[in-house]
Amino acid sequence: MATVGDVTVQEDHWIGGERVSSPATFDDVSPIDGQVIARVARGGAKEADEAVRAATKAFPAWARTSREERARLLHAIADGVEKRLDQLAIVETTDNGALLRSHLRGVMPRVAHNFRFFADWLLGLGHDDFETRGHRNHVSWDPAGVCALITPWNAPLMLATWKIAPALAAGDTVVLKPAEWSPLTASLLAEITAEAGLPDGVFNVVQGYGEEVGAPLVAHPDVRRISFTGSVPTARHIARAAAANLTPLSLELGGKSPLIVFADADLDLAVNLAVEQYDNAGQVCLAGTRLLVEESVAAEFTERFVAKAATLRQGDPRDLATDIGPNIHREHVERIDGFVQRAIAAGATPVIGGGPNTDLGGLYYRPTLFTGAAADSEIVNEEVFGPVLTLQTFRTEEEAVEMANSTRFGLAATLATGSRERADRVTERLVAGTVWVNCFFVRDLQAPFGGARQSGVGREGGDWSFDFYCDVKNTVTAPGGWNG
Ligand SMILES: NC(=O)C1=CN([C@@H]2O[C@H](COP(=O)(O)OP(=O)(O)OC[C@H]3O[C@@H](n4cnc5c(N)ncnc54)[C@H](O)[C@@H]3O)[C@@H](O)[C@H]2O)C=CC1
Ligand SMILES: O=C(O)/C=C/C=C(\O)C(=O)O
Repeated sequence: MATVGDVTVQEDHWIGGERVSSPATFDDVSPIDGQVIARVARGGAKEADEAVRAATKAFPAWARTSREERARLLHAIADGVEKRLDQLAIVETTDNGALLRSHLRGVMPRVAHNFRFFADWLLGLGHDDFETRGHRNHVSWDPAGVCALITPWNAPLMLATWKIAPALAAGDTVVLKPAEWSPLTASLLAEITAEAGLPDGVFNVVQGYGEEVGAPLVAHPDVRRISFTGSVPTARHIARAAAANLTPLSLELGGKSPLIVFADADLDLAVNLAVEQYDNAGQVCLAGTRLLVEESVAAEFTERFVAKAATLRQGDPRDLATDIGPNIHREHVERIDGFVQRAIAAGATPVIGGGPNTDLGGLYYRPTLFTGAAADSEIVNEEVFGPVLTLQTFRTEEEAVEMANSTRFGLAATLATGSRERADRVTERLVAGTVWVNCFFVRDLQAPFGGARQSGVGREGGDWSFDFYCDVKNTVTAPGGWNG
């Protein structure tokens, strides 16, 4: 048992409604000060199998539970999240270093909303009925079975509940494997589900390293769905495991999204949108990390951007006045710095930043903006997942679209323009799962969320989630032939 702030967090797995330990543990380190905050059970194939068995056992009864009862339980979980919002917020901040301010005001309320949204969506889920030559077609959404959910560290509970809530609403049972760098709120959620009255085995959590417990989980033959958010290399491992059993999978991966600023844009708005890309210390898959700015306004834009970025306060994420906290882990900071130093060596210029903020300790990376990076350079094409942006210029709309679509990713794109016609023309040609015009990060769970190209496979949100987590069935009934 660990104590984080004044919150008690269980470090064991949660399997079949019970705490289960493992012979080994791993150290969970806070990025705020490098202190070990928990010694977490380190699962492997045995724990993955136990959790899938527990979820398999719980499935038939949960699948038969009425929609109304499932929705009621999801709302009860949301109530529990809201009741423990402060605890969840401080534990998440201590564990992954993201801002307490954001967790209190935005992220944890969204966690509760995720459960409420999918509970209500379930109740509104139609039964599609239509006729074919007098025969009745009836489309229904049947629960699929056990879902293996593998989640990342950048928004641990928020991203996990995008998967957990629709899976439970659909009548599936769940085994969650949270990221080893930030596992603690998953453990708190397990308690909340039990307090809400969720039957044993419907929701399970196994902890540990991806290769040790995640890999056997996704390879398990009794898993009926795999949903993963994380990196492209891990997605390849998971897709290979899924292929062996032909398990349907949903992949939400990284991005290298463009933020395109046309000369006709409101430049103050464009600068604000650009500086927002440093949110969560740049650890957001949707971040528009490539600033593509029309040449005629590039100097003015850069000047205003630098002035605005200078106002950002970097420091302890528990301080509500902080704008940028630490990055998740020493290894990750080294990875970010590797990208930055290679970019400098390749001839790019850091207009701001360019290294760790040594005044604060090694895990705080200075917000960085590069100019002069070559179009085919690593820094322009690979996801850094840190507070590192590049600025490139373009002369024509055609060139802007070509640059925007030039990477192997296609998660999101943001446009700043004063012309509605231009917005329509450009949007139509962008390869991206989400396009924001003169705004950023406006999100609605009923909208499809996901990426094109190597940014993902499938979509989450609204009906897309139910289509994924259900076996959609069509029943065709002849008009006659009844006895009596
Ligand atoms: N939301 C996003 O799009 C995210 C993107 N990333 C990208 O990935 C990079 C590296 O971050 P990592 O933490 O290493 O991401 P990762 O993809 O390795 O980890 C994500 C999850 O996958 C699990 N995992 C790892 N190997 C596995 C395997 N063989 N089978 C099953 N599960 C496995 C991990 O334990 C974790 O829970 C980041 O720098 C960023 O570029 C990382 C996290 C989130
Ligand atoms: O908050 C959202 O709506 C989306 C968040 C997605 C990420 O932060 C991610 O996967 O990196």
